[in-house]
Parts: sequence; C-alpha cells; structure tokens
Amino acid sequence: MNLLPPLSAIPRDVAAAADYPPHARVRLDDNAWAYISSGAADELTWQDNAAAFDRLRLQSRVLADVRGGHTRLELFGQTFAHPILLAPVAYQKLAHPDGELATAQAADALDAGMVVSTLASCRIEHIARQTRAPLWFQLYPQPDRAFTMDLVRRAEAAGYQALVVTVDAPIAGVRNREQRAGFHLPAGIGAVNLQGMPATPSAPLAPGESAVFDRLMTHAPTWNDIEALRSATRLPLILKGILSVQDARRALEAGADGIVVSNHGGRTLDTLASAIDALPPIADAVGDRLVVLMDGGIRRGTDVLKALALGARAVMIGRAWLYGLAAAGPLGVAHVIRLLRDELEIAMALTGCRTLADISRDLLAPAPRRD
Ligand SMILES: Cc1cc2nc3c(=O)[nH]c(=O)nc-3n(C[C@H](O)[C@H](O)[C@H](O)COP(=O)(O)O)c2cc1C
Ligand SMILES: CC(C)CC(=O)C(=O)O
Repeated sequence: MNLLPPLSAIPRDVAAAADYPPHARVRLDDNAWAYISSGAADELTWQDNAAAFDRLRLQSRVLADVRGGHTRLELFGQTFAHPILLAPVAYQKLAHPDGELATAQAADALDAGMVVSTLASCRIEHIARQTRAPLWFQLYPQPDRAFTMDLVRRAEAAGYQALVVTVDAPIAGVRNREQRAGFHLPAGIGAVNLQGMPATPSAPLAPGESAVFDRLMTHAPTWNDIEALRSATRLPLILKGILSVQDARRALEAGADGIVVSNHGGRTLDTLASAIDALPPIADAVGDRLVVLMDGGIRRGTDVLKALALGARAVMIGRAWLYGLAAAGPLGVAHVIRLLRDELEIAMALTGCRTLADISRDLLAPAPRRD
C-alpha cells in the first residue's frame, strides 16, 4: 500500500533519473519498496549492472554537422521515435494505484515502446486501450500450456505487436531483501491476467525430494516450448534474459527474431555478469541475424549511447521509470523517459552522431592504462 498519495507534480529537485529513488522511497511502505528496489541475494549483479556502465568512457567527436538529426528507428517493421523502451515490470499497482494504466499513459505521451508483463496488475486489454505507443507482451509460459496459448491469443487480439518470452526466471531468485521484509502482495493487487488458470496439483514433498527439481522446475519451459511458440504465433518472438553467445545462437536456431541481453536487473541469479559486459560478444555473434536489445543498469542517456555503441539496437529500462511512477505517477514516468531521451540526444550531438546509424564502437574510449 502507498503511504502517501503520488505527487501530482514533478519534485523540484529532480534533474536526473537517479534523483527519483528518494522520492519513491517516502511514498512506498517497506513491503512495496522491498519488491521494487532490490536484487537477488547480495545484489552484486544489480550493483554491477550500473557500475559497469560507469566504468566505460566515451570518445567525443567535434565539429560534426548533426543538423536534422533524430533518434528514430525501426524494429520488426515497427517505427519507434527513440530507442528507449519500458521493460516489463510485474504488479505496478505496488508503485502507484493506477499501475500499468499510468505507465501506458506516459508511454503514449513520450512515444515509448512498452512491454507489458504477464504479471501485470491491470488487464492487458485495458492497458492497450490507454496508449497508441508500440506495445509488446512479455510472456511467462504457464504450467498449463493451453492457458499460455490463450494468453498469447488475447495479446494478439488486443494489438500487442511482439511476444517477449522471459527465459531467465523459471523460478524466482534468492530475494533476501524481500524475505527480510516479509514481502507479500497486498489485497487487491495480483496477476489479474492469470485469473481462471487451472491449478497445478502438487503433492507435499516426499523425503529426499527437491522443491526445485521435483516441483518448481517440472513445469519450467524448455527450448521445445520456444519452438512450439514460434510455430503458434506470427508475432515477432524475442527471448529476454540471454547472457551467453551459446544461448544467443540457440535462440536463432529456435526461430527467435530477437533477444534481450539481460540478467533481469540482477533479480534472478546473483553474481551473473553485468548486462553491458555480456553484450559485445553476443552482438558480434548474432547481431546481423537477430535484433539484439539489452537492459540492466541504465540511468543516463550516456548509458543508452554506450549500449547502442556496443551492439544493442535499442534498450529497455526498468527501475529508472518505476521510481518515477512511484514518486509522481504518469508524469514521473514521462519525465524519466524525457530526461533519458534528452541526455541521449546531447550525447549523440557531442559524439558527432546525427542518427542512431552513426553510433558505433568507435565511440568508446580505450580503457585507460593503470600501470
Ligand atoms: C519490480 C520489478 C519487477 C519486474 N518484473 C518483471 C516481469 O514481470 N517480467 C520480466 O521479464 N522482467 C521483470 N523485471 C525485470 C525488468 O524487465 C528488467 O529486465 C530490469 O528491471 C532491467 O534492469 P533495470 O531495472 O536496472 O533497468 C522486473 C524488474 C523489477 C525491478
Ligand atoms: C515472479 C517474478 C519472477 C516476477 C519478476 O519477473 C520479478 O519480480 O522480477
């Protein structure tokens, strides 16, 4: 439950996306904060996602003529005004009473692609009616595969234009911060799009059985499910949560059209590599055959530029706009997108890039010698 109503105006001291978390913190109780602002276990991967961006240095390019520049791009035949998409985030009513409907309004106002979670706290059809921005549906395949296909059909019918299958979280990570706070979904907030799903019968664990291998993972999706989804939908198929060249190649073989290089914002397996460090070899291996996106740790327009320079076609942001949502509702989300987009354009101008096509690995300065 929110402690205070969301602000109806942008706080005066917010000049950058990273200024929002303290404003979000005072508006949320410990329960919601533990879910929104945490990572798995010791949170090393979460921290490293941002720290790895901070370690990279850019190379300026002066006196370039960038008049008439823009940030437009095409992904899967869809036009985007800029390469900053809103990552799927579950249960957004934890952050704001209007939840995903508020986020969708901001996406509409700022022309930002939005990816809606299977675990959204508003109905996917209702969200689709709130925005003209490109909408993608994030799928967590459910134990009942027929129910999963019903979800896909609902998304198609509601106008979602791509299917983002999250493959890195078949079970939740070790969320110690949530455990310490006793995190629970408050009454009235839940995965409304999963209502009516047949229950999966489950006997108590017998001695010697594992809760992971003999229960939770028995219904987890495999590559066979990806191949089945590929033949079941005409929507572009994107696998979210790829961190190795091997899995990126396997995604291509399974018929995926794109991947998101991601460690789920450090919320699944702690001590995984940072997403930006994982990106370059993957982009080199499959970037000419798959649309490569990335997320994790983006808080600045320069982070977006670095990700594009290292091979991503576009990026997704998660917590950055979620803090804006908690602090100031749709206005806060819109403000964060605007800040990042403005910062990206400034960074492009100062590195001599007129369009996204001008962004290349040359924009990264060589690592300084430390001897
Ligand atoms: C509170 C929260 C809920 C999330 N829920 C989902 C989800 O339902 N599905 C999913 O694929 N990823 C989910 N993610 C991961 C994001 O899509 C994204 O990968 C991550 O937040 C990117 O890192 P960043 O927060 O540093 O930008 C969630 C992230 C957060 C912070
Ligand atoms: C149930 C969780 C795995 C949902 C999620 O994606 C997240 O909280 O990061």
